[in-house]
Amino acid sequence: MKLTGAELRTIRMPLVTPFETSFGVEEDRVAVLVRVIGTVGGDRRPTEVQGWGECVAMELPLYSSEYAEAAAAMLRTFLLPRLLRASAAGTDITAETVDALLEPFVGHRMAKAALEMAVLDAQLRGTGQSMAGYLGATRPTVPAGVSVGIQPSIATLLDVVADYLADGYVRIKLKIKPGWDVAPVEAVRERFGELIPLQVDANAAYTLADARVLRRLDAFDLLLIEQPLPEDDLRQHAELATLVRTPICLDESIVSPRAAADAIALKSCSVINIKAGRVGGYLAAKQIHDICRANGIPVWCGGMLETGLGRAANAALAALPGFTLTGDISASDRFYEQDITDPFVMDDGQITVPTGPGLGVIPNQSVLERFTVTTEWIQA
Ligand SMILES: CSCC[C@@H](NC(=O)CCC(=O)O)C(=O)O
Ligand SMILES: [Mg+2]
Repeated sequence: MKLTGAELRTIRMPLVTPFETSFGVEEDRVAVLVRVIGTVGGDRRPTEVQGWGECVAMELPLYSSEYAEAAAAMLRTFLLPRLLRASAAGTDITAETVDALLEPFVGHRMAKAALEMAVLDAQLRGTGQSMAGYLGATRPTVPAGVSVGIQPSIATLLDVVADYLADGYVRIKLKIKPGWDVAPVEAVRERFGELIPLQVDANAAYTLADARVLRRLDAFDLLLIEQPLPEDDLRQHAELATLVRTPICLDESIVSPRAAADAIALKSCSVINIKAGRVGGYLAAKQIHDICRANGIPVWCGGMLETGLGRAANAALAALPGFTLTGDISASDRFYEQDITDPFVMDDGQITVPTGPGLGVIPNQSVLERFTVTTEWIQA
């Protein structure tokens, strides 16, 4: 694709209810969106294309070191100018070459992922191929799992879980932290029985000294314990894995295909949560899927409270064959009263994978404008 310019937009969307994790409470979602404009088909028959990318970096650097304002600065100052200059010099900009073009800039995987996603969307809209087709999806729908935040009381938690089960969610994930772990899990098991698929996510809130508490969770037949220890500690996760029976799943630690291979080799985890934004894009996410499949490691698609843009891409990713566990792919209304795209809805516990070209969805302009904080045009 010949890149002619890009729109960099920051939006703020209110959450339907506060979302509490071990690292804080989210009241709304700030997201950086990239829309790239270009032409495909060479100089003979140039066709204009555009593509959308969503950056999963949160407003504050609490989940990882990236945050929305920094991602916007990276895109504005380094990443977009790099691609625009390369395109002006005659380089064909494709999703498969974005990573190499941006490689000189260290880190900022979420910012890079958003740009790669926008280029991939534009490229696929140009060829008419869907994201699902491009990635190698094998299913038309994916099961809907829901992430339940830390609640003010056990009673409230049980009501919240009951509502999500009534909505049709097929897997429940509970956020935990020291002091809110065994009791809420035990209460959910007592109220809803042994059969509901249940897992927990600590967002790196524990240390190896908490192994005894984490081992108490073995009594509740959880699918997995997600990221119990700090993201840079593969060695201690491997040690914890010998002390608890429940499978250890890593999220924040898996920042690249190499990190996935290391975690598997070090036996730091036996399940991996794949988030395209965290690992630098959907192409790296597919690589991690392939590495895990080759090593017999089940994967599932994590969520970062994406709008319908990221949700569309995640649904396509989650439809790959190695995604054998239910992901955090919920309906739009789990977080948003109004999504910037047509809402993703659950049908009998399933989310339909978009089949249109590229992401298969586009923002509703008036809704997008309503949530827009800033927008700017970047060109060579
Ligand atoms: C603000 S917490 C975002 C990261 C968190 N994401 C979720 O819990 C799922 C959120 C979603 O359903 O999009 C995780 O660590 O897995
Ligand atoms: Mg997580």
